[in-house]
Amino acid sequence: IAKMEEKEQTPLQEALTQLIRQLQRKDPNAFFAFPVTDFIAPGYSLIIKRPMDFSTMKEKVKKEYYQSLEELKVDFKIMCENAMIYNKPETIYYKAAKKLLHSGMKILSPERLQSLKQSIE
Ligand SMILES: CC(=O)c1cc(-c2ccccc2)c2ncccn12
Repeated sequence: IAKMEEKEQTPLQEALTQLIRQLQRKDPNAFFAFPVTDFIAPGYSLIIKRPMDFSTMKEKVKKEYYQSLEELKVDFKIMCENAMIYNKPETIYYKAAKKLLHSGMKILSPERLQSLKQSIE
């Protein structure tokens, strides 16, 4: 049976994959692991114009959609902000998003991205 060929990751893809791993560790309940469905969140697709989740980010890395580390940071912020738009402040999802955003901004700080960028060049 033909073995699925693993494609080599570029240095940028490797850095992006590492960052997503670090970010996902801050989502222990996996609330952000997969797209939010209208089934678990009624009306979600009507309210949220730019849905985002970690599985979609990983897909974008694989398809080389990200041309820079900053583009990942944009998607990460959208993902957290979506949860703080759709969910009420008293919900566990809103609180998880706020906490995730805060810890994610440290992982994706300008200084950290700058030094990562230098290691990729
Ligand atoms: C991220 C988010 O808004 C979210 C994740 C979930 C979620 C719940 C259980 C398992 C996985 C994701 C959710 N459920 C109801 C309303 C909103 N959400």
